[in-house]
Amino acid sequence: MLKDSAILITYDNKDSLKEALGLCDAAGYEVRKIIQQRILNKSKYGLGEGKVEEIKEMLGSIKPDVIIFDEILKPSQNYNLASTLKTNILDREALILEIFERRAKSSESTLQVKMAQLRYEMSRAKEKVRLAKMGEQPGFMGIGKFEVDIYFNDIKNRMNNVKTKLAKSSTQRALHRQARKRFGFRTVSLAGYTSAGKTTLFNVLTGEEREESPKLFTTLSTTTRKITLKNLEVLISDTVGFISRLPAYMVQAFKSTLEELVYTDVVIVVIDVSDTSLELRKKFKSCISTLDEIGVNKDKMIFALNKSDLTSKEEIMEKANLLGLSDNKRWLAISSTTGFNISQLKTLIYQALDNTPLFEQKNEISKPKIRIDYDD
Ligand SMILES: Nc1nc2c(ncn2[C@@H]2O[C@H](COP(=O)(O)OP(=O)(O)OP(=O)(O)O)[C@@H](O)[C@H]2O)c(=O)[nH]1
Ligand SMILES: [Mg+2]
Repeated sequence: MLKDSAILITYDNKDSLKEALGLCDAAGYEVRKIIQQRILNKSKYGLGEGKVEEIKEMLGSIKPDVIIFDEILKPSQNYNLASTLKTNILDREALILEIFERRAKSSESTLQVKMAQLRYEMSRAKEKVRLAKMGEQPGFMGIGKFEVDIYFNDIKNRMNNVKTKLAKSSTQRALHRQARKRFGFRTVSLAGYTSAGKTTLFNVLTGEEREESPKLFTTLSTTTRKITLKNLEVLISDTVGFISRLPAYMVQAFKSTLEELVYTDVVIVVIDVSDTSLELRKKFKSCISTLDEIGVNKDKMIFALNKSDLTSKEEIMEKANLLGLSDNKRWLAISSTTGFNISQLKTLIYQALDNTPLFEQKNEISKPKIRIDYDD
């Protein structure tokens, strides 16, 4: 299949470039030209006007299908860029939504992606109407109050529809969880930044063959399998990866999947220890704040510094220090590809489970711990 081509505009550092290229690849774009800038939030175009002129000149020879802008653009900035460059602009949000759409396989993740898209559409719709009223955006002039209401109501109705379906699957999940607890299963979940190696570790621990790949966001729904640790029957779940600079509503859209993490006995936070210190810290911060936001208790986290086959022992110690894990007994350097320390990790999980009481979840259905709120 012929890939769509793109010009990529991203930040002026290696880590951002690597992540942005990963996102473009995951969305199926061939990047023909990279433009790196220190600042991407200038008011009119995100970029400086000189840079916009420069891009305009390259368009003739590069002929990209889209221009990918690795930051969140306001609708007015998006409109200014698109109309000046006469090319479709995808900002970071729209790009991630495209990836989610390609990857969503289960009916629940499809619904979650749909919800994120509708929220995106709603935020754009408000801005379009605002611009139309100011007479700034010619294409939307003359939009009457009646049409505006129809426009908003249509998006709202579609949102409500998806919301009802998502609520059903959330209740279903809660019922499943209760059933598992009744049978005395203990539960463990994997969490971490996208591409940290969660699915690879899941496969090693369970002997499963799920899709693992260097592409970002390979996993969008949760899979649960049973494993036995000594005398314990344990259910282990793989989850969707986190990423930085994601708008809150997108994290929100995946909350019903991530919600599993709140009710689980132990959360293994998988970290890619081969990342540069800077990247490592940034991703770790983003994971911990997402976990915190969902309401996951710190005491039940175990930290697995994965991909240790790619770095030295000294470097791993240094990085564990950097993340403030050295005083914490619950971390381990592992490699999911070579199998290094996997049996030690199992022992650590067993000990953690042995020390934690079964997760208390009386009245869970009537009083959820986190509120899933899709309204504005
Ligand atoms: N060298 C090395 N590579 C690893 C290790 N674990 C995983 N990988 C590689 O890292 C890449 C990402 O692994 P996945 O398991 O798909 O990552 P994930 O965290 O599930 O990613 P998402 O589902 O996108 O959130 C794959 O190419 C793996 O082969 C490891 O211990 N060592
Ligand atoms: Mg995965």
